[in-house]
This record gives sequence, C-alpha cells and structure tokens, in this order.
Amino acid sequence: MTDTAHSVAQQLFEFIQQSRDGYAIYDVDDRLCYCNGVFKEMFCIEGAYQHLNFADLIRHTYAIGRGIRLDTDNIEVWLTQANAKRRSRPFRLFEVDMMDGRWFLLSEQIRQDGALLVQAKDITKQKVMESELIRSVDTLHQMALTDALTGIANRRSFVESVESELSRCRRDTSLVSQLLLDLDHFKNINDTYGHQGGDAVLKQVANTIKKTLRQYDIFGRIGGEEFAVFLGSTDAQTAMEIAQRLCQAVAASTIHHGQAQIRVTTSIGVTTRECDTSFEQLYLEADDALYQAKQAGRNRVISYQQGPDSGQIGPD
Ligand SMILES: Nc1nc2c(ncn2[C@@H]2O[C@H](COP(=O)(O)OP(=O)(O)OP(=O)(O)O)[C@@H](O)[C@H]2O)c(=O)[nH]1
Repeated sequence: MTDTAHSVAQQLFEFIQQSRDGYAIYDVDDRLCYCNGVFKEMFCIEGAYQHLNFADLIRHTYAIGRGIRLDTDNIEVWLTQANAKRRSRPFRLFEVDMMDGRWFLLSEQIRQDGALLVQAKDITKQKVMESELIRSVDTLHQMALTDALTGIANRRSFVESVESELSRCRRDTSLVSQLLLDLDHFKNINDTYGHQGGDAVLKQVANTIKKTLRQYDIFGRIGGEEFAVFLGSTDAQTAMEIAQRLCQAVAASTIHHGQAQIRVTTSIGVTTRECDTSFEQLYLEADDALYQAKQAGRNRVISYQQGPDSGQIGPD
C-alpha cells in the first residue's frame, strides 16, 4: 500500500468509527470481521465480536429484545427467509426499524472474494416526515369526502359510493332505492334563528337520519338543506316505509339552539329501480318525486311514478 493509500485508509477508518451510520464487514463465511459503534448498537454487541456470524448476531438480538426489530414468533424461520435474500445480489438495499423507534436504510455490497460490506444509514427523520405526510394525505382525503358541518358524506363522496355500489350489483337483478330529502321552509328557519340556528338544525337532522338508518345504507348531504339516502337491495315498499320513518323522525325531533326550541319537517322523494341504473337516473327520479312532495304540501313522502299518478304517503 502506498503512503497515500495508507493515509486515506486511516482517515476513512476514523470517519467510520465516529460515523452516525452503521458499518460492518463480513467475510465469505458470513463471519463479522469489523463493525463500528452504531452497528454494535443495532445488534446489541458488547465486547469482542470477531468471528460471530450473521445468524449468531440475529439470534442474540432476538433473545435480548433490543436493537433491530425482528417481528417473528420463530427466529429460525425468519433466518431462513433472510438468508435466502442475503447475498442473493451484488448490491441490495432495504429498510429496518429498531425497537427504540429509529429507522435505518441498509445496503449490502458484495466484493468478488465474497466479503460483504454493510452500511446502515439513519433515516429516522425521513421516516417520521413520511408518516406525517401519509397522515396528512389521509386527513385531506377524509376532509375532501366529508361535509364539514354535519360530518357525514358530502355530495362527491355520496355519488362515488352510490356509483361503486351500482357497479358492484350491476349483474344482480336486485332492486335499489334512493331517497332525496329537502328540509321544508328552511329559509324561514335561517331568517328566524339566524344562520347558526340553521346550521344547528342541519347537524341535528343529519344525526336523526343517521340514527334511523341501517349501518350499510349510504347517506350524504348533497346540497345546502338537501340530503340523500341510497338503499341497496331494497324494494319500493320497504323504501317507502324507511322514508316514512325518516319523515316522522325529523318532524318529531326538537332542536335546542340557545333558548330556542326549533322544529322542522322534511319532504322526501323516493325512487326504486333495478340495479343496472345510474346515479343520474336515480337522482332525476327522486328529485321529481321530491318536487311532487313539496307541491302536495311538504312534510310527506312521495314515490316516483312515470305519468300523472304519483304514489303518496302523507305525514300521519
Ligand atoms: N344555515 C344554513 N343555511 C343554508 C345552508 N345551505 C343552504 N342554506 C339555506 O337554505 C335555504 C334554502 O331555501 P330554499 O331553497 O328557498 O328552500 P326552503 O326555504 O327550504 O323552502 P322549500 O324547500 O320550498 O320548502 C336558503 O336560505 C339557503 O341560504 C347551510 O349550510 N347553513
């Protein structure tokens, strides 16, 4: 070795000894020839380590329960799987996490004579940022699908859920129903109790409807004071019964807002079709029936009928 090479080797050695990353060299028989302090920590090595092999290190770390996380009930099975990957390629990169919460990116590089260099880079900060980013994306996604006032599905989410349910059941012959609910004279409520009073009513009505529905019914706020319910595998008679129950539940509830006790009613349009329909079709028909319900005096349920004879159920 030239003097320069010797000096560089010496400097590299000192850098590696003090590094925050882990370094280790294994011989061709997978025995540990060298490792620095961080690597020792990763595998809980105390004292002499020369000639310990990879499997010994893993069994020791597993027994102690510190150092790198080994999520297994059977360390021998884990070792068999790890050994199948180890030395399978000249260069390999993978992530490991530690029992103390740190993360390392490990690289394994094999020299022609079989010596293996392991480098472990501390990536804890990046992993923390990554999981915060995933959480933020999840939250944003949730916010994009939720109506901020009532906490139920917004229009976009409701339409997506209905469309996915329709494509799931397209080949069935089952019937589906959709209800469209619009609060009656809601403008008067805002005018009388203020916008906050109106908001309190919307929240409570959403709660009342939610409590009255089955868990798998799809429910959303699709406009200002307009709500929609999609009922999978539900025939016209059952849909009318459910709509009637909702109509009565809304009319029966009292909303307490400050000193005020507010009562509200809702009109409901109902339609029932075979599954090979579209959201647009269901919406148009339910909206038509809802218009009929408003025209007929409100606080009632009307089912969509093609032609002039609409099926109607009154409030009582
Ligand atoms: N407080 C509150 N009011 C809203 C919200 N979104 C829409 N509105 C109000 O809801 C009212 C709807 O009024 P209209 O469409 O005239 O209907 P209506 O008074 O309910 O009368 P009918 O539907 O014919 O029975 C409007 O005054 C809107 O400003 C909201 O998020 N909060």
